[in-house]
Amino acid sequence: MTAQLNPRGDVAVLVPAAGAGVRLGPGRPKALRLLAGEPLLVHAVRRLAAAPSVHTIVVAAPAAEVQAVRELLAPVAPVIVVPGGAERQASVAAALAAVPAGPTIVLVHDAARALTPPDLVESVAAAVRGGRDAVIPVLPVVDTIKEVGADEVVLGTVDRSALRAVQTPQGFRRAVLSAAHAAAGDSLTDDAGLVEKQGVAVSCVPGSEYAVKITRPFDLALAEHLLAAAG
Ligand SMILES: Nc1ccn([C@@H]2O[C@H](COP(=O)(O)OP(=O)(O)OP(=O)(O)O)[C@@H](O)[C@H]2O)c(=O)n1
Ligand SMILES: C[C@](O)(CO)[C@H](O)COP(=O)(O)O
Repeated sequence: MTAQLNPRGDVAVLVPAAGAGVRLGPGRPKALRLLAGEPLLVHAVRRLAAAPSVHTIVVAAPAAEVQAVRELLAPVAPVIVVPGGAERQASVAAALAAVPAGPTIVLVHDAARALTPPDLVESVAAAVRGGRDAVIPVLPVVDTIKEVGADEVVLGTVDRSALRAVQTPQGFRRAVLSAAHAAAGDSLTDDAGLVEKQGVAVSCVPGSEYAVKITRPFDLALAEHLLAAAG
């Protein structure tokens, strides 16, 4: 059944989904790879549409797959689909440009984090709604982190107590994200980095281990197990 988004919601979610998935191995673009028989993007959009604050979802799809993605998602939720770019940042910028008037909060969420629970969407949105300009979900670093030189020889051990593993959805006041993308230079690996460069405070909320980014084959196998275990 097609989910209905909230016409009184204040959140737009941008879904960068145009990546090739090179680290996942040969095959279709990553967002279209199957997990439990359905594309990763379907899993991601279904969970976004279940978050009550969401008014708009804009998906940045591989340029050659825009119509196929529109047809794929039509039974899932009423989403806007635009062509993504050569880098993740360009895909996000393309999706941002397609957000209609209304939403005052913009979340950016990787399609590759296909099992992200709606509660995390609501937690990030609530933190922005509560007055923060930019919010990122994070997990503590559980491994020892070392700096290594060009020859893989250890240069030193990093104090991991000050480090966090960053996830998505990342949330922003719409004007803050728009200004950061308008001023963007070289591509960065996340949107919070663009906002940091503008001198805007970025704060953290607890992330979710289910928001794991499906990057390598092991991650896909883990996601299959998590879905099977959830029943
Ligand atoms: N040009 C790009 C590159 C990435 N992404 C999206 O950004 C998210 C995070 O990127 P990543 O996990 O690196 O995906 P890929 O770039 O596809 O992976 P790889 O680097 O292994 O090719 C993914 O949902 C991916 O689809 C995108 O929309 N446009
Ligand atoms: C945005 C992100 O998921 C936060 O951890 C990450 O930076 C994406 O990196 P990728 O190399 O594009 O997967």
